[in-house]
Amino acid sequence: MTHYLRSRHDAICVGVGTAIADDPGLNCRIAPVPAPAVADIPNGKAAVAPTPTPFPGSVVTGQPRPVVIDPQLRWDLTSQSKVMQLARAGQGLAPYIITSVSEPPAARRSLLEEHGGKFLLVQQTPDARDGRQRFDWRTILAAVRAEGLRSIMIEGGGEVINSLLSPENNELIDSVIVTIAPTWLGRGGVVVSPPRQLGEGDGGGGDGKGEGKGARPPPGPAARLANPTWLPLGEDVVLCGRIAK
Ligand SMILES: NC(=O)C1=CN([C@@H]2O[C@H](COP(=O)(O)OP(=O)(O)OC[C@H]3O[C@@H](n4cnc5c(N)ncnc54)[C@H](O)[C@@H]3O)[C@@H](O)[C@H]2O)C=CC1
Ligand SMILES: Nc1nc(O)c(N)c(N[C@@H]2O[C@H](COP(=O)(O)O)[C@@H](O)[C@H]2O)n1
Repeated sequence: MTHYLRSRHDAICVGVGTAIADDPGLNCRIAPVPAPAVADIPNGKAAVAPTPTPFPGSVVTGQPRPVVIDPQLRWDLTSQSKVMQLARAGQGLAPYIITSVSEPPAARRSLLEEHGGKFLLVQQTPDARDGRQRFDWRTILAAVRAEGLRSIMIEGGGEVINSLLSPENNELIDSVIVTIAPTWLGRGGVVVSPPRQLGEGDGGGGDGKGEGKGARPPPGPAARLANPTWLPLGEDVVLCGRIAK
C-alpha cells in the first residue's frame, strides 16, 4: 500500500525526526501503476506529470520527490544517506528540504544540488496554539506547488501528522489513509493524537479545568472520517476516508 501510494503522488513528505530516526529511502519500489482514466475520476481534470530532476545520467520514472521538513537543518544528510544512494542509482530522487535556515552549509547545498535536490527556504511563523515558531502548512504546500509538484503524500512521523491533522488544516487534506497493524509500540512510542477542535464558550467548567471567563474553551466535537473504507491486507487493515465536515 505504501509503495502504491508513493507511485501515485508527485511528492512524499516526512519530518526531520523520521529522517534522523530511520534514514529512509523515500522511493517507490514497485513498477509505476497507471493512473485511472480521467473519465473515471469524479470531476477529473487532465493530469500532466511534472518532469523530475534525477541524478545526472540516471533514468528515473514514476518516483516521488522526497520532501523533508527540517526547519533548523538537524538532518546530517551525507552522500551515504539512503535517499542519496538511491538517487545515484537511479532508483529515487534526491530530497527537497524545507528549511528556515537562509544560508545552509555550502557543502551540503552542493551535495544536494549535485543529486538533483535543493533547499526550499520557508519562513516560520508563531503557532496560534503555543506561540512556537512553525511552518504553516499552507506555506509548505505553496512552496511545494511552486516546484511543479501537484500532489503530496504526508507519511509521518508523529509530529508532522499531529500538526497537519490540527483542525485549522482540515480543509487542506484530501484523504486520510491509516494502516492498522496488530502491534503496539508501548509507552514512549510515536503518538498520533492531533489537537482537538475547541468548542464554544469560555470554559467555565466545561472541560473540568475552567476558571470562568477567559479560560480555555471546552473541547468541541471529536474528529471523524466520513464514508470510511476498511480494506483487510494480510495481517493489517487499511482505513481510508475523508475528514468529516
Ligand atoms: N508508521 C509509520 O507509518 C511512520 C512512522 N514514522 C516514525 O515516526 C518517528 C518520527 O516521528 P517524530 O519524532 O514525531 O518526528 P517527525 O518525523 O514528525 O519530525 C518532527 C520534526 O519535524 C519538524 N516539523 C514538523 N512539523 C513542522 C511544522 N509545522 N513546522 C516546522 N517544523 C515542523 C520539526 O523539526 C519536528 O521536530 C520515527 O520513529 C519514524 O519511524 C515515520 C513515518 C511513518
Ligand atoms: N512500516 C511503514 N508502513 C507505512 O505504511 C509507512 N508509511 C511507513 N513509513 C515510513 O517510511 C519510512 C521508510 O521509508 P523507506 O521504506 O526507507 O523508503 C520510514 O520512515 C517509515 O517510518 N512505514
